[in-house]
Amino acid sequence: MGTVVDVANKEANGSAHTNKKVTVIFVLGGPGSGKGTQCTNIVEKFGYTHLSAGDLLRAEIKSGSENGTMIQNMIKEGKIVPSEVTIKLLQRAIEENGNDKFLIDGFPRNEENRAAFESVTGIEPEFVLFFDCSEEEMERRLLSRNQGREDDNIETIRKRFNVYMESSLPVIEYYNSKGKVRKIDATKPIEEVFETVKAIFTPSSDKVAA
Ligand SMILES: Nc1ncnc2c1ncn2[C@@H]1O[C@H](COP(=O)(O)OP(=O)(O)O)[C@@H](O)[C@H]1O
Ligand SMILES: Nc1ccn([C@@H]2O[C@H](COP(=O)(O)OP(=O)(O)O)[C@@H](O)[C@H]2O)c(=O)n1
Ligand SMILES: [Mg+2]
Repeated sequence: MGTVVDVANKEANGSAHTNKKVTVIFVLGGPGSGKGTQCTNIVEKFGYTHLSAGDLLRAEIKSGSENGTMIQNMIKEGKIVPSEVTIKLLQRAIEENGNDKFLIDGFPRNEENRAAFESVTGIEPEFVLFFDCSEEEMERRLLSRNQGREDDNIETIRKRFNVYMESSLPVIEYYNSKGKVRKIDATKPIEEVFETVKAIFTPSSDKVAA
């Protein structure tokens, strides 16, 4: 499985391309639903490379990029950064990595993200992991995350929840209508959520009969 894509080769003449066959899984769910936490577990157990759109954007701010101030302002307001910026970061990360299977965490977050990624990269996700969690629980987790993030305050959290409901849920609905969503009850403790995740990643032929 996987999608064969023309990944632009960074050679000087810019014309060479490599056909890199990649498998991509989108990891979606509201802010604080546990996407990053479970991605770390999946990386360890199944050998994927974890690409968090939010982490890539935060690294771009730190690097002093010309887009840094714009990205910082949008994150502070809980808004979604134009897909052009985020896709460039994701594409670069995929190209630079020797691995051929990726968890893309927190992307696509709106219809623009989704459509642009598909047309620019030609990549279709294998499936979409959807961490379904109550807003009450997500709020509790974000307020005690303690990673020093500028957007983990109650005012920005409320804005992020609104953006999630209005812009991100429709993307999950879109993939659901294509039969690609694997929905997980993410309100449970970390270990229990990972049990469900593992069952999704383990081919049925490898599963031991109960
Ligand atoms: N199943 C869970 N139960 C309780 N706390 C969790 C769970 N999953 C993650 N957390 C905690 O909640 C916070 C948000 O998790 P994180 O993985 O960063 O979520 P996301 O990337 O979806 O925003 C972190 O502090 C994390 O340790
Ligand atoms: N595809 C994306 C992902 C994140 N972001 C921005 O980055 C912020 C943090 O995203 P994140 O995925 O790290 O947040 P969590 O869901 O992990 O809490 C979002 O609220 C957006 O402002 C974006 O603009 N576009
Ligand atoms: Mg995260």
